[in-house]
Amino acid sequence: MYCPLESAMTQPKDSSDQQLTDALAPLRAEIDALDTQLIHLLNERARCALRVGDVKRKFGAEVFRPEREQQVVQKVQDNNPGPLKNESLATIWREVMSACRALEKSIEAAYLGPAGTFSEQALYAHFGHDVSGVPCTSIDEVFRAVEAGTVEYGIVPVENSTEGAVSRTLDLFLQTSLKISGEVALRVHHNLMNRTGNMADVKVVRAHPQALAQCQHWLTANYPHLERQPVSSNAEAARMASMDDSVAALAAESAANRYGLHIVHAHVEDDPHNRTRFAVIGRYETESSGSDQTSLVLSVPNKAGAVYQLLAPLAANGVSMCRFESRPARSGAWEYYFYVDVEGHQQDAPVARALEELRRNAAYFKVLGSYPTSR
Ligand SMILES: C=C(O[C@@H]1C=C(C(=O)O)C=C[C@H]1O)C(=O)O
Repeated sequence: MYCPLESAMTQPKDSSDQQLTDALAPLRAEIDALDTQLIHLLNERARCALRVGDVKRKFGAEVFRPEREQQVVQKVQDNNPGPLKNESLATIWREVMSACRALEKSIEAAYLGPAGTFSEQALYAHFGHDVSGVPCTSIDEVFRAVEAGTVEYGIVPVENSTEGAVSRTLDLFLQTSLKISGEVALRVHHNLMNRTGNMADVKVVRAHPQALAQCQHWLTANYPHLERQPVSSNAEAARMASMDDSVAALAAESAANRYGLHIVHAHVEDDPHNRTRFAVIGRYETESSGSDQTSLVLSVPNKAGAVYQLLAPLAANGVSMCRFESRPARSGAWEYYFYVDVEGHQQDAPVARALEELRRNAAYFKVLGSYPTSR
C-alpha cells in the first residue's frame, strides 16, 4: 500500500515534491476550467441583472428587493445537492447578488460604528460587501441619517438573546416614519483584547453596556478587580485600548484585527448561543417573500383584561406571535407600548384581517414593517 508519510520520509524531498505536483496538476487544471465557466456564468448573470435594472428604471421600481434576494437564496439552498453547506451557499449568493446589484445602483447604509462593530457585520450579512457603510456614533444618528435621506438604509440592533431588547431602538421605532425592510440575526462572540496581550497592566475593561452585561459572569469569575466602563460601542472600546495599556476591550475579532490588538481570551460571552437581531430600516416597504414576519407597536388602555382582548384577533385568525416585548409609555400611569412580531406578511389575508381587528381595539397601533424572517 502507498503510504505518503513513509514515502515522504524515504524519498529525497525533490522527488516527493514532484509527485505531489504531478498528482495535483490534473485536479488544478479541472478547477481552472471550472473557474473559467463560473466567470462566464457569473458575468452572464450580471448582464441579466443589468437588464432587470433597465426594466425597473423604466417602471420607476426599486432596484434592491430584499424579498427577491431571500427567494433566490432559498431556491439555491433547495437545489443544493452538496457537499457545500447551505450556509456557505447563502454567503456566496449574497455576495453574488451584491455585486450584480452594485452594477445597477450603489447603496449607502448607516450603522452603529465605528468600523469593526457587530452592526457593521450585520450590514455586510444583509447587503453583501458591495455597499458603502456609513458609521454613526449612536443609534439616534443612524435613524437621523436615514430620515434625512443622507443614506437610504440603516442597520440598528433590536434584541439580544441574553440581554433582551435594545431599548433605545424600540423607543426610536415609535417616533420614526421609517419601515423595517429586513432583519439579520448574528451569532455574537465577545473577546477580551488589549494592546500587549498581557493583562498585568490592565485596570479597566471597556465595552458597550450590552457587551459588558453579556460577559458579566465571566468577568466576575476571571477579572473581578477590573473596573467595567461602558462606552458607545465595542469597536470604540477597542480603539481606546489600542492607545492605552491600562485598558482592555470586549469586542469582535474584527475589531482586534482593525486596531492591532491581541485577543487574550476568546469567546467570553456567558451564553455560548448569544445572538443579536438587527433591523434594516428605510423607506422601502418589502413585499412578500413567502417566509416573512411583521413587526407592530400597540398600546391599550390600562384596564383589566385589555392585553388579553387586544391579542385575541391573532389567535382568532390563526396568526402566530413570535415576539412580545413591552416598554413603559412614560405617561406616569403604568401604561405600556407592546412590540409584537407575528408570523406572515401584512398582505397575507389572515394577517391583514388580524391587523385590522387589532387596529380597531388598540389605543395606539403602528405597523413597523413586514420583511423576510432571518434564519
Ligand atoms: C436582479 C434583481 O435585482 C436585485 C438583484 C438581485 C440578484 O442579483 O439576484 C435580486 C434582487 C434585487 O435586489 C431582481 O430583482 O431580480
